[in-house]
Amino acid sequence: MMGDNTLTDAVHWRFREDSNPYVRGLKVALVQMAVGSDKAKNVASAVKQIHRAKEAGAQLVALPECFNSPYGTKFFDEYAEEVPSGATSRALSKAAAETGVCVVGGSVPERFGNKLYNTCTVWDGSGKLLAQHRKVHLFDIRIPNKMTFRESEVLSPGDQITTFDLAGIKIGVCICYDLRFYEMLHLMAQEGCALIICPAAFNMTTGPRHWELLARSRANDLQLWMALVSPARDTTAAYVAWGHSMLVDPWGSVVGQLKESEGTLIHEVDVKVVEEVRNNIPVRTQRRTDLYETVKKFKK
Ligand SMILES: O=C(O)CCC(=O)C(=O)O
Repeated sequence: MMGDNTLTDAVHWRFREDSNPYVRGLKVALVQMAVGSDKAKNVASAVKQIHRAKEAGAQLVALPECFNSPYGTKFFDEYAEEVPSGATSRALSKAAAETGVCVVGGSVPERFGNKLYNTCTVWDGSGKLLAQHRKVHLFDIRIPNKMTFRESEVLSPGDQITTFDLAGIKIGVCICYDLRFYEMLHLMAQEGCALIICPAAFNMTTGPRHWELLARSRANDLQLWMALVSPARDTTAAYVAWGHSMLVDPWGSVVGQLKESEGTLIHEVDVKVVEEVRNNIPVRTQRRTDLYETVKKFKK
């Protein structure tokens, strides 16, 4: 029974069985949808998938990064909307209220004053905005002859770390390149997150090299569930997404993974496994911060 457990790290880990209707788990749906240039069509497709996931029993539905717009700096201004008054926000709120599921709305280009952000909105089952994450680490890379991208040419970075509570389960949100920044996700784990959801769109250069590696590394290091949600691959698009949406458990094992085409991965996230792994391998209480925090202790 959950109440009588052997938590080693109760300060950081606050799973509350009394307030949790899911008891052990949460059925999540990761929607790997095709994204094209027609915004209304993209949003309608996302809404349809939310309803289908609900019919399949999902309690939380997550969409990919940039699901209402093609991914690319030249598109963001044209597709941007205000949150929560824009048409995409309103459609997600309505879908969440109609289905009663929590919707993690991938990301959309958000207009705020004269700035643009890459933003994930999270809606509870009554359609209320639960959280809003603006991508903190902008995707600026240059791999000669392979992949150059500079989000910072048009986007501004967010300055908040985002977590939300769903029926006693704390969930973190990061967007794509954010995943590479261990420190931010580490803070989410310290805050008590059992699951981190990452709407993302890796590409054909970094996808095969780092997608699974990063998902499994974060899950293993932080001992929590990692859910990565990509758009489906479209080889005719200016930016070709890797796909392979996946769910990784706190052991670092991939428990479900899509290929590159459209599909939805539905799987139970058993929060008890977080506690089990943290009790079995208690690295969280064994860290030698006394040593790490003093650079002077390096041997010459
Ligand atoms: O980190 C990567 O390799 C891909 C990141 C990305 O595509 C993004 O941040 O949108």
